[in-house]
Parts: sequence; C-alpha cells; structure tokens
Amino acid sequence: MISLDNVSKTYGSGPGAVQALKDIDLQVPKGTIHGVIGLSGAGKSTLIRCVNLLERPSAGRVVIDGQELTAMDAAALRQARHQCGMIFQHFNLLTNRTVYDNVALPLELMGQSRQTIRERVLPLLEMTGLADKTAQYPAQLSGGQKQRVAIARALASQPKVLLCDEATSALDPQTTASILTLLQEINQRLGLTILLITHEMEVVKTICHRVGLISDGRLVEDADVGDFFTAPGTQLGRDFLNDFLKLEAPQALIERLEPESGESTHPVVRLTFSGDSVATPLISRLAREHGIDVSILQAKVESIQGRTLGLMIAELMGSASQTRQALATLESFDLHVEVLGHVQRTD
Ligand SMILES: Nc1ncnc2c1ncn2[C@@H]1O[C@H](COP(=O)(O)OP(=O)(O)OP(=O)(O)O)[C@@H](O)[C@H]1O
Repeated sequence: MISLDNVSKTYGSGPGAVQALKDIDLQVPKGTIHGVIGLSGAGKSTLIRCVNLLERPSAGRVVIDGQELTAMDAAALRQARHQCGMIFQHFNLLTNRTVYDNVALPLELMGQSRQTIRERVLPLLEMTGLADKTAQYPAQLSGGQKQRVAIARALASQPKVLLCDEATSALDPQTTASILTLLQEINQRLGLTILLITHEMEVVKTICHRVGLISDGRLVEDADVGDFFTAPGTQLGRDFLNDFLKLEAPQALIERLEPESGESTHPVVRLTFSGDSVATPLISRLAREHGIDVSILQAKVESIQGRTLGLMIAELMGSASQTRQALATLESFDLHVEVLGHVQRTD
C-alpha cells in the first residue's frame, strides 16, 4: 500500500547540507499499522513528510496504492493527496472555525455540495465521539478532543492512508490511550493503513503491527512488533527497549561496575528472554551445572501482543572459570545476554 523505494532526502547543499534520510526502503501493507521510532533528529518527521511529498525526496520513489507520487505533476499530486490523511502533534486546527467546519474544510476545498459534506461529516463526528461538540470552537476543547477533530478532518476525504506525526506526544497518558484506541478502531473498521512516527515505545506496543527504527537517517530495523520487543536486532533497539521497560541495574551497583573481568570479580548480566525460553529453570540449571549462585537484582515480565517478554539483571557468583562457563551456557540459549560489567567479590 505504501512503498518507499530507496528514498533519500538532503536539506540544503554544499558543506552545510544535512542528509536527513539515506536510502530508505519501507513497505507498509494495506490495512496494517506501522510505527517508526527513533531518537530526536533521526529523521522521523522528514520520513513521514516525504510519504505525502510535503517534503519532496531528493532521490527514490514513493508509491501509494500503486500510484507513484514522486512521478506526478502538481495537479495529479493534489488529487493523490486526498488518499493520504495526516494528523499532527499540535492538531493544526483552524481556531476561527467550529468543530463541524474544521472537519468540513477538506470537502469544501474539493468543491463538494453542502448536502454531501453534511452526509460525510456527521458520521465522522459520531465515530470520533464529537457528536455533541459540532458547534464548539477548538479553544473550547481538550487536547484529546482537538486530536479527535483532527482525525475526523483527516478522514473526511476518505483516504486510504493515515499519516500520524507524533499524534499523541502532546497528550497525557490517559488521553493518549483513548486516541490510540480510536486509531485502532478506525484501522479495523475502515481497513485504513496507518503509518505513524513516535518516540514513545508505548504507542508502538499498544497499536502497531510492525515497527521500524530509524537512526541517523537510516532504517536500521524493520520488524514485527512482537519480534522487535522480544529480540531487537541492534544496540539502539535494545536501548529503546531497556529504557521503555526501565530495567536498569541499581545505581549503587552501577557505581561498582568495572569494564574488565578479573580473578576476583563477578559478571553482572542483563538477560532478555521471550516466549519459550523461561528464566527460572535456566537459573537453577546454571547453579546445578556450574556450581554458581545467581543473585537476581531486578526482573520484569511484559506481555507484548500476546507474547511474553522477560528481562532480568543478575549477578553470577562463582569462581572466574565457573562464571565463564555459566556465561557460555547462557549464550547457547535462545535469549539475549548482555554483560553490563563486573563487580569485585565481597565474599
Ligand atoms: N527544513 C530543514 N532544513 C534543514 N535541516 C532540516 C530541516 N528539517 C529537518 N532538518 C534536519 O534533518 C535531520 C532530521 O530531522 P527530523 O525533524 O526529520 O528528525 P526527527 O527524528 O523527526 O526529530 P524530532 O523527534 O526531534 O522531531 C535533523 O538533523 C534536522 O536538523
């Protein structure tokens, strides 16, 4: 449905040029919700703005529903943009228009009759929970209600694709949850394809089917959400996950961590395991087979789209050779092992 082929975008030219996107290949199948996350400045906004050509890519092709937008002249592009609704972090509503008139605006611009506009706008206001707000002005609405108006407006031209640019970043957690539920309902009821950019893993976890990770203008991961959350393929992906799950070693321990192992140190490891690899039998096996003690410092289990994800920070306590062998055993299992450092033995 949405296909970006080798899309690059450079702002400016010469020594001051910024290469914001580098050879992005991204496919979003019809009816799916695809999230793109990344750190500030990674290129998320540029990416989403290149999909409807609010920013024209410097190279590459953008194809939506079989139509190549990058090959269109201005008139054809104006027409094709009706296939693509967009919502923004700060809603971008017209303050001097009522809720009804904001939603009606794209249809007015398309030259639709008052009757058609009414028939289109009222069900959208109903669907977005704004039926009793039609005559109000944006200033009289909460942030969540404003975003609902923006969603209804984006759907007015009956697009096949909805682009969401940090759509919940200005909202509190409860309002975010209600907007995400609405987006999910729209996706299911209308079969709408949704591409969203966000810096919030919670958004990805809650509604996305797939997720891409963008870093310094490159798409460095693109995976099913369950796979990404259980086994991110890059260090940046793991950093996002650890940050989201907030599973860090206690500060007092971090201060004692040394980068190198020695004869009198114990390794501290972070284990990420999913699905079938269950931690508890593993821990008792390590103790049994290698004669070590495992001190569990932090542990957490999450359910991500029906799949179980566990994280644990543990200190492996034994002689240097015992803990080396225990680490080798751990690494032979279907889990991610990260040695955070080493602490001096206190026994
Ligand atoms: N209009 C512009 N002119 C020049 N450089 C730009 C322009 N827009 C963005 N950039 C640069 O392109 C890079 C990517 O920016 P972009 O806004 O796409 O990142 P982002 O991931 O959306 O960041 P944030 O989460 O902070 O909004 C950054 O280095 C940014 O400074």
